[in-house]
Amino acid sequence: SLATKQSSPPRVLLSNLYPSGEYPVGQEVEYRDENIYRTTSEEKRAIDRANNDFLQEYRYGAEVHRQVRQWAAQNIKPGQSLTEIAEGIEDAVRALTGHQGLEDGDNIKGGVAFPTGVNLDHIAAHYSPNAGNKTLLAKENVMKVDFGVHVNGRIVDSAFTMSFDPMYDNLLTAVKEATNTGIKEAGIDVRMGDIGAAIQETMESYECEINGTSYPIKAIRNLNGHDIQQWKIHGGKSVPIVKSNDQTKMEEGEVFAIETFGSTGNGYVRDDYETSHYAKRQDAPKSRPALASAQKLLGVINKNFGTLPFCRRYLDRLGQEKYLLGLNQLVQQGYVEDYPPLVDKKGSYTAQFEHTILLRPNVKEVVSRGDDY
Ligand SMILES: O=S(=O)(c1cccs1)N(Cc1ccc(F)cc1)Cc1ncn[nH]1
Ligand SMILES: [Mn+2]
Ligand SMILES: [Mn+2]
Repeated sequence: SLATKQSSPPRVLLSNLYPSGEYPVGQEVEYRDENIYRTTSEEKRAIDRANNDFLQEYRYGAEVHRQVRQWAAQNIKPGQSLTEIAEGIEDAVRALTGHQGLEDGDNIKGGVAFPTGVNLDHIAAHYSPNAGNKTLLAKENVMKVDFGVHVNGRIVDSAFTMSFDPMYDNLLTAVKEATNTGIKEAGIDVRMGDIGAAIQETMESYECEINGTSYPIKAIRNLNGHDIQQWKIHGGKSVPIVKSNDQTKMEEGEVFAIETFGSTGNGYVRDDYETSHYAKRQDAPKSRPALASAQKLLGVINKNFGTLPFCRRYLDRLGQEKYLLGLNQLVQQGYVEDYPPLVDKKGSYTAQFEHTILLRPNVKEVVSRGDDY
């Protein structure tokens, strides 16, 4: 198309908006003192230049994320169903990446990276509506929108919190600032425990008053940021958001999702409600599942998602029916991991902000940074 700007809803392929094939660079932040030599090191800059395909794929995905989330933030209103909110985001991501995800294996080239989380109030993460869900967004809700875009398995994982009542503003500000602290502290050779301590200090320096009650804001101690590898939303490293003596270091070339969660509740989450999020396990058995329906379903999962997380709605849209028994078998037999919603206590409010950062050899790039958050 000859479009020079994005439509509403977003449908203009990004490669048409950036004919040069060069996508917007994220926020570049120089490394802190002990690593400042990296900025000018010719060897480090050469390694960085050699990674241009990786960088362009990442920046493409990040621009898709920004365009979709900015449209979503402007168009999501109380009274809409969680299903239409999630599907609106997913349809836009598929359109801008050029992958409608209906023919077998289409999502493998690019598209939705994991299920769109639309997490209300005390639900902190991993809630996406399953078929038949009638929940409507209300003006009292604090909704965390967490969605992912991938290009050739390069995953951009970023999230923001929406609310419609200014009484939640301090909660949202505390978490936005805590995530920015985590982004500032992150760097090559930095210890995870030090990042967690700094995040918690920022988070817990805030308080909020909701419906006449004042709350200290707690960092949710059993939620973490994580490293991201190609096709793998979690490579094995976790970034704590509270004080910890985890001496694990961040390393050159790694990609991290820096995400923090604040809560007016216990500051601790448990599994609850019906599961929507699943993903094939890295260590899935090599042998075929016993049940024929489980075998067939595993084939559909391999072809359409690989190791990318998916949700029940994605199986529905691929025309799969009566798959629940097979899916539960795959979970029980260790082929598929289930990720139930993570919830703090009923009546509490939680907020989240998340960015994906690239620890390039010569500079830290907050690739998903926008002028929204
Ligand atoms: O909680 S996690 O499982 C995790 C945190 C630390 C180590 S593993 N998780 C990874 C994930 C799991 C399933 C998904 F469908 C999508 C992502 C973090 C996350 N959820 C949403 N955005 N980021
Ligand atoms: Mn996320
Ligand atoms: Mn994440």
